[in-house]
Amino acid sequence: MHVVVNAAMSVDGKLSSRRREQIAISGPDDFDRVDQLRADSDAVMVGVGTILADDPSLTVDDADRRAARAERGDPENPARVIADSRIRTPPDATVLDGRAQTYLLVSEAAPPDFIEEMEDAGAYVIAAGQDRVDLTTTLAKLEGDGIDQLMVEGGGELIFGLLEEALVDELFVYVGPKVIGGRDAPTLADGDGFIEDFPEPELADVERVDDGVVLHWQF
Ligand SMILES: NC(=O)C1=CN([C@@H]2O[C@H](COP(=O)(O)OP(=O)(O)OC[C@H]3O[C@@H](n4cnc5c(N)ncnc54)[C@H](O)[C@@H]3O)[C@@H](O)[C@H]2O)C=CC1
Ligand SMILES: Nc1nc(O)c(N)c(N[C@@H]2O[C@H](COP(=O)(O)O)[C@@H](O)[C@H]2O)n1
Repeated sequence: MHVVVNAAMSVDGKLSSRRREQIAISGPDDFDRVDQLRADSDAVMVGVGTILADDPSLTVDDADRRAARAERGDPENPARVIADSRIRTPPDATVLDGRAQTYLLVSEAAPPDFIEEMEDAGAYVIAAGQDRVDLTTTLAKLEGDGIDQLMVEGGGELIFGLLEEALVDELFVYVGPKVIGGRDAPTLADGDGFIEDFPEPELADVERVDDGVVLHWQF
């Protein structure tokens, strides 16, 4: 599986404010670039923190891109993948609206009634890991289901979890013209943080987009 992380951050490295509400950091050209990345992916993944904060659709906006996917025999939209260790996905989340297949990755501590509720809401549930989703195992299961190209949109907890397990192949970061600040505002990689063996990606490209810049890193 090839894993591509994409996120937009402020000048000071924040994905959102301390209120964890969705903030438009990208401009129109960057949102279009993100839409193309989605269209090129078999699945788009976020953590449940992003579901609760943003209630995203994770679908492809552009009708021509959806048509091109259908023409090559793919579903119009990539599948959606939610990592949810502590069982917080609301059954009325937009990702459960039936517009694309939705996988819910949970830990083995997920109660059977929650799994049943999510399956009734249309999700395909994969459980691995004691108290926290085992990302290596669950991504391998997704690959077994035909997901070769996985795009991850955030947030910072999930991105750190993937980096910790050395699962990231490429990282696109849009740095937009805003300063957000705040010690409790989410950053690109949160979690416990590294204290040694820091991942050191190579800079593959830098492109000016809207009033900011896209950094392309390879691991
Ligand atoms: N600017 C941008 O490009 C984006 C911004 N955001 C922002 O990020 C914030 C949400 O981010 P976070 O609170 O960090 O939540 P998150 O979206 O990273 O989700 C964290 C959750 O993922 C689940 N998870 C399961 N297994 C995990 C593992 N092994 N490692 C890590 N997490 C695992 C856990 O239940 C954990 O609580 C919101 O404010 C949202 O607006 C989110 C996506 C993109
Ligand atoms: N690329 C990007 N730029 C920003 O400025 C953002 N705020 C985000 N946020 C993420 O975009 C997704 C929105 O999804 P839908 O358009 O509702 O499908 C979601 O993952 C946000 O957290 N991204």
